[in-house]
Amino acid sequence: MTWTEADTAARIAVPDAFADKHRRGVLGAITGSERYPGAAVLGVEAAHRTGVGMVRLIAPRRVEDLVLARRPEAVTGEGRVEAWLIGSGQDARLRTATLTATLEAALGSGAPIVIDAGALDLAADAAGAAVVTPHHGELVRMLRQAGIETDTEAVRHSPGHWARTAAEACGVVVLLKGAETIVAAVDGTLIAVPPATHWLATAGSGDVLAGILGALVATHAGEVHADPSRLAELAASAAVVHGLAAERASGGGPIAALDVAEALPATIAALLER
Ligand SMILES: NC(=O)C1=CN([C@@H]2O[C@H](COP(=O)(O)OP(=O)(O)OC[C@H]3O[C@@H](n4cnc5c(N)ncnc54)[C@H](OP(=O)(O)O)[C@@H]3O)[C@@H](O)[C@H]2O)[C@@H](O)CC1
Ligand SMILES: Nc1ncnc2c1ncn2[C@@H]1O[C@H](COP(=O)(O)OP(=O)(O)O)[C@@H](O)[C@H]1O
Repeated sequence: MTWTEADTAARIAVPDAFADKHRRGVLGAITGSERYPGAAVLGVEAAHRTGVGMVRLIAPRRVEDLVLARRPEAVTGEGRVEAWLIGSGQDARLRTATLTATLEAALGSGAPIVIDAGALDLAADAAGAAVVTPHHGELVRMLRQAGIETDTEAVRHSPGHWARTAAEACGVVVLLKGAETIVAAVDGTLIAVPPATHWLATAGSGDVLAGILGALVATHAGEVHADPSRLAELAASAAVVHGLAAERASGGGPIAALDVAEALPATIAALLER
């Protein structure tokens, strides 16, 4: 099955007269680190521009400061959230005990969770519906952790096979990034995403994708609780929105990741107008 723009437009939660920032969905983001603060900036920016009630950031002070300088709309510290985004801009090898405890609390909360980059090794601890967003190298690491040997060359050759293998082995939705992006549901169903511009192969564009997906999950958290299989559809929708925003930002030329995030509102408006 190939996910379409019409499928994607149907997964955008449009606020109505009864909407308020809490009812629309609050995304908790545990992202960024002293080493990679920019990833948190990119993800929080993308989540706001995809449309979400609020983003709560839990991060080191330097990360908070940089995120707030770009997006004063973000709130910091603990509080109620409907969904989580964790791991972007983190390195599992440098993880402190405090960060591990914070991540484990989010994973154990039962709220739907998007697991990226430096938290992928914790995916098995998710108590609720979970979607992981590895690139090829990260997928190889996840599979290895599950006792399955492969390499990036094999993943590049058969992304669908290896995404499905990881989804079934780890019990999570897998959004496998790369020149070809593919989503594998927990039951092994594959959803193909139309190819995006290759200008997306630039640092931080995956952090933007994670923020888009975080916003879509936070604004559909009730539906995901009722039917966890919806998570794969939201993952495919996030990848379509990401690809369309990249196309709009690029216009055939180079893009930086933040350009993709900035193109999100017009991209979503165009999708909804269809
Ligand atoms: N501005 C910021 O703050 C930014 C922060 N960022 C943050 O940086 C952290 C580290 O993330 P990372 O992806 O750079 O490094 P890592 O996970 O160690 O993997 C790298 C190794 O994997 C392999 N590899 C295979 N396929 C691959 C593929 N398709 N794409 C990429 N790699 C592929 C390849 O090895 P090779 O196969 O070539 O031997 C490569 O050497 C993470 O937290 C992220 O969020 C970034 O988002 C950038 C902007
Ligand atoms: N050649 C390519 N063509 C199109 N999209 C690509 C290509 N290479 C990477 N991408 C996309 O760019 C993003 C890169 O994400 P990721 O590898 O996590 O980078 P980063 O960690 O720097 O954010 C993903 O959405 C991926 O699908």
